[in-house]
Amino acid sequence: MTTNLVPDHVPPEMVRDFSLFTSPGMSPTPNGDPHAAVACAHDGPPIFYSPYNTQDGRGTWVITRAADQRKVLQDTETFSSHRSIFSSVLGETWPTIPLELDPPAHGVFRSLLSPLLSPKRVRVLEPAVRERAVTLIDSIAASGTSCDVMKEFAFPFTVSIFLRFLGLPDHRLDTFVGWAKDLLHGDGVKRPVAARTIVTFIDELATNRRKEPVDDLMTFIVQAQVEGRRLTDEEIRGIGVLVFVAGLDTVAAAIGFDLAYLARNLKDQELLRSEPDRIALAAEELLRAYPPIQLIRVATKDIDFEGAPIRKGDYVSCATMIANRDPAEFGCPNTIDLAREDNRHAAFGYGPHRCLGSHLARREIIIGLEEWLARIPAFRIKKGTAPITCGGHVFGIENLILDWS
Ligand code: HEM
Repeated sequence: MTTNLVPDHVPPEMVRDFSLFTSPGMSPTPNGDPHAAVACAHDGPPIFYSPYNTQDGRGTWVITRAADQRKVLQDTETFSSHRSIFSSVLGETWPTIPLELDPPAHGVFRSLLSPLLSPKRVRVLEPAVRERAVTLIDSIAASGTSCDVMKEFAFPFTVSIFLRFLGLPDHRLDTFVGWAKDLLHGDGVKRPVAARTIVTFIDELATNRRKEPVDDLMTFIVQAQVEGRRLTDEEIRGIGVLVFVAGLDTVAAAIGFDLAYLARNLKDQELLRSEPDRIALAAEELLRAYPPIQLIRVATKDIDFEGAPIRKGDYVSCATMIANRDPAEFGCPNTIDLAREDNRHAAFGYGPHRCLGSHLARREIIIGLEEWLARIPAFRIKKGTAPITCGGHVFGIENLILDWS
């Protein structure tokens, strides 16, 4: 059991030795399966208290049932999103936008941004997404019969789509991949340095676009108006940073876990290769099985929630990886069935903050799988190597060396 202090109002019988950061299988683990490991949350009570369950080492209530999570995520008056996860790395408190705003401000910014990520807009972006996937995979196929998917495909792919979205050329790709890696996986020294570099970059880009507008996201943001006024520098930064962080690790992790699954399940791999029409449905099941994010809310008032005495200021965790293994929601939740229908999974969250990038994310994942399966013959995990997985705030896969010799 961790030694973190449990608040006095938490009944000792509601405390469980469970953490997305420190439970078995959560630290970097060769051939790990952190999603299967956290499914054990369903062996106990539906709500419990974990004394250590955030990046900065705080305790949270853990809501295990999908239906209860939906109640929390819908009730933004009682459960706030204001947390400053990114800026706190820099010792600051500005929110990423719209993620860390509550209504009514949240709705104002969400309405501003949602047309940029609408299905229609994603259809316009799609040829560029596919071209990027094809270029990367063709180059991998031409250079041998093995590669590290995370390094050579998943990260460059997602970062280059972010660049395209911001209207930046691909020649800065390696620099951005480096920043992203340091930010997401760096130590206590590298993370703040990367965070500061990204903030400075976003601030400078905003200044440039104000001076010389072009047809891209940042120009749109600096010219936009909310409630009859221009956005402040802090709001522009909050949006720019979120778009960078939101679509990066999440899509890369999804592609990594999906290809790792297919490398270990050759029948499913062959089925999707020979019948690519199945990929869209399969991608939903893989999003259910391998969702990357834990959502955290902060209680704004005391409330007794389904038997849990939640007090003002308590953190409440709605982990999508736990909701997606809820036996009350999914038949045989620990079985991966690529033909599963009616898949109401929680990977993109729920309620007012439901992922704005879900259309883009889905298309990136599906296009990534389609082009990979069309260009790379039967692949497995390379002998003598082991993908390293990790739990935490965003579940991830550090390396995935595939072989098709
Ligand atoms: C597989 C990939 C992805 C997953 C699993 C994912 C998941 C999520 C989840 C669970 C939330 C809700 C967070 C909360 O309620 O606290 C969210 C919010 C958000 N996501 Fe994604 N996301 C993905 C990719 C993307 C991409 C590619 C973008 C866009 C470039 C994006 C943009 C956003 C934005 C802007 C929000 C904030 C929405 C709001 O607060 O109203 N996401 N995402």
